[in-house]
Amino acid sequence: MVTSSAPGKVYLFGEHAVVYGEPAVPCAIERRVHVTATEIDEGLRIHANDLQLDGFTVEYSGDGESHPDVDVAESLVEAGMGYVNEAVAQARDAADAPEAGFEISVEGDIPLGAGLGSSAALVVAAIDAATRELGVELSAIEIADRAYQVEHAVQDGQASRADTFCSAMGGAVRVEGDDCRRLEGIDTLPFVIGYDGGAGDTGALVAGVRDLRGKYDFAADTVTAIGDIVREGESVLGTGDHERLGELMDFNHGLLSALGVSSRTLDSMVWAARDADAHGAKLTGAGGGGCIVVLDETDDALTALKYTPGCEDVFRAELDTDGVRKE
Ligand SMILES: Nc1ncnc2c1ncn2[C@@H]1O[C@H](COP(=O)(O)OP(=O)(O)O)[C@@H](O)[C@H]1O
Ligand SMILES: C[C@@](O)(CCOP(=O)(O)O)CC(=O)O
Ligand SMILES: [Mg+2]
Repeated sequence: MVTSSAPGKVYLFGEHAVVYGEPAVPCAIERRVHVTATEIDEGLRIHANDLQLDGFTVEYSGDGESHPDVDVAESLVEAGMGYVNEAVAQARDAADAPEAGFEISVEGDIPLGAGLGSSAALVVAAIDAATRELGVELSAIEIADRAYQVEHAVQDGQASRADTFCSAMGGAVRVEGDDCRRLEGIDTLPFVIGYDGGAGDTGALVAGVRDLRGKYDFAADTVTAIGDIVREGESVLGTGDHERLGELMDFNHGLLSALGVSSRTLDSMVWAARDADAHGAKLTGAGGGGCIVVLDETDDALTALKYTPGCEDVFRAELDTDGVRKE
């Protein structure tokens, strides 16, 4: 039995535009998904108590047999389990053990579908745990690459390498197309996260931006403008000028709103943080609902968000310089 964990992330800059080859800077945070893999005779059994489908907690057997613990449509469960299924397929492939059976348990403190990269953390940790269980040790880079293939498959052929590379490597990273690198020397950033309790459908939101970009020049220009902000932000990142970084985050949020991926509660949390004199605030991840990320070293935005209608939870998130690891 092997347990591995991998961190979630926030986007300092660049989500969505990164899918079209613009650069992005995601940062790993100290919230993790833990995956335990145990080799069994055959098939796949998954325990994922954090995954609620219509109020049910899922216990799923991937061998096509029924799963008596849950009374929801098989297709819903299959959709929810897609990431684990594909991650296990990658592990079998890496270990050249196509028939290997697994019992997989998933636990985490990253809200699901909220823009903090729970899917990437799950996939990265699952590939690491399952390959180690089969006696194979992959490099973090190889795990990132295989995890990207999983996100690409599950998100209907639309994904960047950003989330999975960041989760595998930890720290602040820069991703532009296939060029993925860690940004050295960035050990701390004063992140505050506001969570509206909701979620967005990553695949659907990415598809929405793709359609808008195909239809309107303004949307294509907006994607390019996000890239410009990321390039500007990178040059500021090393200087520690949080005021300027925050200003660029504000611009980035405005451009994401123009692409239609913000929401009323995300906007009101962003404004509450700005009114509390945070350096800057933006949604993180696919959007639609979920989390915003705020840059603020004081407790002012944290306190303001506690009293903001629509904000269900607010917490500080330390930058996690550790990526995937065996527990
Ligand atoms: N702890 C977990 N247990 C089971 N499934 C999980 C877990 N964490 C993430 N997932 C899977 O990842 C999906 C959320 O991924 P996604 O929509 O990309 O949002 P995000 O990556 O921002 O959290 C969930 O619907 C579920 O399928
Ligand atoms: C919107 C996108 O840029 C990030 C999605 O992040 P999350 O799954 O919402 O945490 C998609 C991608 O990069 O694959
Ligand atoms: Mg995701």
